[in-house]
Amino acid sequence: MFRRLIERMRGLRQAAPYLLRPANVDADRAKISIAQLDHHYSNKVVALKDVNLNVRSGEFVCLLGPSGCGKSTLLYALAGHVVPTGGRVAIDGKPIHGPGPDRLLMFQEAALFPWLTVRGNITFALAARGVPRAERRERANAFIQRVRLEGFADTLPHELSGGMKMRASLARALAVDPTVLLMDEPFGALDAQTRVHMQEMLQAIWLRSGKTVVFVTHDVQEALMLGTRVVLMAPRPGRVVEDLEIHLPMPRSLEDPSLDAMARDIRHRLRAAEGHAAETPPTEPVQRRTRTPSSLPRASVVSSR
Ligand SMILES: Nc1ncnc2c1ncn2[C@@H]1O[C@H](COP(=O)(O)OP(=O)(O)OP(=O)(O)O)[C@@H](O)[C@H]1O
Repeated sequence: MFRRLIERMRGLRQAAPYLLRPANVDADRAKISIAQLDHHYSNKVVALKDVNLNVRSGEFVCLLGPSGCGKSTLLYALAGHVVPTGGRVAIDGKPIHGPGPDRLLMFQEAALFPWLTVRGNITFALAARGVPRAERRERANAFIQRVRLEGFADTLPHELSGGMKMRASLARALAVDPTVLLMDEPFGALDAQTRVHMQEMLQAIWLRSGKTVVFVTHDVQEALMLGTRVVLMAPRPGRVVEDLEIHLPMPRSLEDPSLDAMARDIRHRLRAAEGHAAETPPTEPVQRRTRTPSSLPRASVVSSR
């Protein structure tokens, strides 16, 4: 009896159902609306099947799932770099027909121009977006400060650490001011400690900026640390299996025990979606891996002009 009570309490902690609730966003009010999206690659792989997803303005949505479940394909369809074989993707009600200045895609590689300083990389991107020369330097400085790279504005990329390069890349992305930021495992190549710093910084910046962010990750903790929502995906065919709102106050901390409980719950749901539902929720961490998108330009910030 006593043992059963303990097991039940443990189960409740693991499920943390009150912190994860199904999302329900009306397409009419969505910043991003994705309806009945399908994508088949030429090799007949069904990367996406009947994906429906609505994202409100200012949300931070994490796409989470195992390798091959179509996370990147979905992100690239939003960026306009993949033309889906079926369905609709719209931003502010307007269908996407290709890349546009309202969206910006970031990858795992910082992809700074090596011959330009941190500030030079940012002012170059601003010039490409048509920002008047007189404004560029000031705007670059403001974002350099926001990512705490003061003192490195005149430094070349090869003199920066991996985390600093990513901060410079983030400053460049924010400086051009897209309304939607699309991030494909941007911190996947960083060491664990730098990764946590980057997550904390991104969260602080996002809380101030109110940008709409769609963020791809394999890492359950990362999704729960950053997201207002987590969209669980499964492969073969790539599809959305659950769309959950995360009801945890921000700023969040990885030390928060509720985050651990939610992570166990999410891993269990992902396994169940793949048809490997275990008796007890799994506890092993999701493996990281280095990503190099081969089918896309090797740039961290792809200007969508
Ligand atoms: N250019 C391509 N041509 C053919 N098949 C592709 C192409 N890009 C992706 N695929 C296939 O489509 C499926 C979805 O790939 P996608 O990269 O979107 O998944 P993912 O969830 O982002 O995976 P990962 O986390 O490993 O990057 C996979 O089976 C993949 O092999």
